[in-house]
Amino acid sequence: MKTIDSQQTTHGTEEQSSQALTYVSYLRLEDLLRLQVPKSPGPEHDELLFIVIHQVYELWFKVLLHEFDYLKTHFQNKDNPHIEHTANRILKILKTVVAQIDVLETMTPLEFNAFRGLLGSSSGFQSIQFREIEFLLGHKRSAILRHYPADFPGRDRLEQRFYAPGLWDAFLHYLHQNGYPVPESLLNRDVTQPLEPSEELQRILIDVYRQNPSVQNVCELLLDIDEGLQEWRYRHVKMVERTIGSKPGTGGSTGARYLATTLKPVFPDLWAIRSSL
Ligand code: HEM
Ligand SMILES: N[C@@H](CC(=O)c1ccccc1NC=O)C(=O)O
Repeated sequence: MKTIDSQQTTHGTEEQSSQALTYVSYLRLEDLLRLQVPKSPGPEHDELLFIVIHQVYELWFKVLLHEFDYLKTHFQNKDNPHIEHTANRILKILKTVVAQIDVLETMTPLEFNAFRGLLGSSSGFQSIQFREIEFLLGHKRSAILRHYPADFPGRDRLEQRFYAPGLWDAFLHYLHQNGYPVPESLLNRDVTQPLEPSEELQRILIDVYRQNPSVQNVCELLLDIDEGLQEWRYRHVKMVERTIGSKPGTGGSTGARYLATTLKPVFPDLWAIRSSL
């Protein structure tokens, strides 16, 4: 079976052209710049920005998943320098994707309404890669899988993510490998279940923070990642409020009201210990 990575990335080895490699051919720019196809006749001025922003997001999501998978292997190898290096890169990307919201927020409600009706029932809710990131971070919900019919493009990747251990599972094994008495029930947990806070683990983490600066640093980077995702969710819901107010979403949800319920941390234990430090 192909790995997640090889499904997503086409390797160009089959293209042994006699032409010299150029900027345009290496980056496949002719393909890339053909992919922005507005629905609005005219077309409406802001639809190009709307399409490009989302395409850029999906490209960053692809890189994030690639880096998160790398981070998991660094945890398996107990490789602190590389854990820090990759986590820092992920954090810079998260900052970048949060900052991009500023650009889309220059679109006024009327500018969006000029083509919103043409979006039908399509919605960011359907982003497979965003759900993959959520699953990788332990935010597992089998109900999400049921939103996608069996033949939905990328559903197989999402399903693989659902059944695979996530970043937190890799971290628990890393703690165990570093000599911490992580309970068997956590090491062998059913990885298809959402992460639940654990008081036993919190006691271990408190010990880490008091005694082990290098593992503490790793925990702080995981907390930064959690905070980064929450920042994106917060900025997204504010963008939604200012653009469509309290209207229902195209994806069938209550819109901003639904999104406000998603502003939760992914690694609750790392937040819970703060009051005991
Ligand atoms: C004018 C800009 C935007 C508006 C008004 C908007 C609106 C919404 C709404 C109302 C939802 C709830 C689902 C629904 O019923 O449709 C949603 C979900 C979502 N949107 Fe957007 N969105 C915007 C831009 C973006 C951008 C730039 C992205 C980047 C990929 C994005 C990604 C998502 C994702 C991932 C969800 C699912 C969130 C979850 O279920 O936790 N949205 N959006
Ligand atoms: N859900 C948005 C529409 C929207 O923003 C959207 C539509 C298609 C593809 C991506 C989108 N971005 C985020 O949801 C709305 O209700 O207006």
